[in-house]
Amino acid sequence: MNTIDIPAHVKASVLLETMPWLRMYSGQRIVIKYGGHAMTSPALQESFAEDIRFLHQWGVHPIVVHGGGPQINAMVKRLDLDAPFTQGLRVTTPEVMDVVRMVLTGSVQRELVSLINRESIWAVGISGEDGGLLQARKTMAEVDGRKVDIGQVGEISAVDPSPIEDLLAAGRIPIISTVALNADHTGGVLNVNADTAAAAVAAAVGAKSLIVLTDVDSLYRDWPECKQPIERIGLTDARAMLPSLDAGMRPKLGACIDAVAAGVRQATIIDGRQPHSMMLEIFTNKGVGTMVVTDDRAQGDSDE
Ligand SMILES: Nc1ncnc2c1ncn2[C@@H]1O[C@H](COP(=O)(O)OP(=O)(O)O)[C@@H](O)[C@H]1O
Ligand SMILES: CC(=O)N[C@@H](CCC(=O)OP(=O)(O)O)C(=O)O
Repeated sequence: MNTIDIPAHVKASVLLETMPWLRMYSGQRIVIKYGGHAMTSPALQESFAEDIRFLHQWGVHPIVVHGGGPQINAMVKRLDLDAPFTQGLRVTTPEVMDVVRMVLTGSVQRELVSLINRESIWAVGISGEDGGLLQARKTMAEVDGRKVDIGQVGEISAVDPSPIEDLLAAGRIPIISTVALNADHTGGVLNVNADTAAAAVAAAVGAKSLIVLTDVDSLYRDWPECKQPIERIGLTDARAMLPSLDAGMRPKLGACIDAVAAGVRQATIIDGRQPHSMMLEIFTNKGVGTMVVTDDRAQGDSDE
């Protein structure tokens, strides 16, 4: 870790600023969605792992739900397969499903676990398939008002949080890959959007907060001009914005809305390209990114 030569009183005030936040989050669950585009460099991955260890060390319970879209794309290309997106969802043939499973659970999850465990042994990887954690029903995409079959793609229908509870009770950090069991009990698996899965997990474990790391510094009201970043947005306003968003951001804001509507106190979209953006969001008064909250908290409230 870099130590920068800053005056002692500044260091002390930074440490003191973390106190109310540590009090607020100590003993609480925070679900962190780590998107494929936020895993762009080894240095960023290292700072992500440091933040996760820090949270755990201070008695917060981080639960990581990871994506891996770009990593799946790279493997699909290497294998000379075709897996385009329709309405933000990957068209998933049985062959592509094998690749999704191999990349998410066999590669991205393994790397995250080993990175976090480099200085500790707290992280344990599980797949949505394990212990019935994520169950999904096959879904269709809607194009021009028509339902289109996009293969083995699912929408979360149930979350059984007990595998996560077991790990938390044992002092572990769960690292979850978003491959889901098909709820039709045929033993098959479905590919689910990782943002949506993270929201369902956050709701099921009673998380205090959902943090979604991505590759943009904020949600913008005027995308792609980017002159109007949104710091905080209430559910009604967020729902009204949803249909106008591009495919990448739509599931993210949708996930934040679902999580907050299900009782998660706040859901924040932050820039995973900034080192330690997670720490800044959780432990500083200003925070970073775009926070989705219930309407009554949209103007800010006294405990933050
Ligand atoms: N209103 C908006 N504000 C910010 N970003 C937006 C907006 N609409 C669409 N986007 C796009 O959504 C992208 C994030 O989604 P995505 O690429 O799927 O990320 P990830 O891989 O992290 O899940 C941003 O990089 C940006 O290009
Ligand atoms: C159905 C569907 O589209 N699933 C995604 C799952 C991974 C994901 O969501 O990864 P990011 O968070 O990095 O985008 C996919 O196959 O790419």
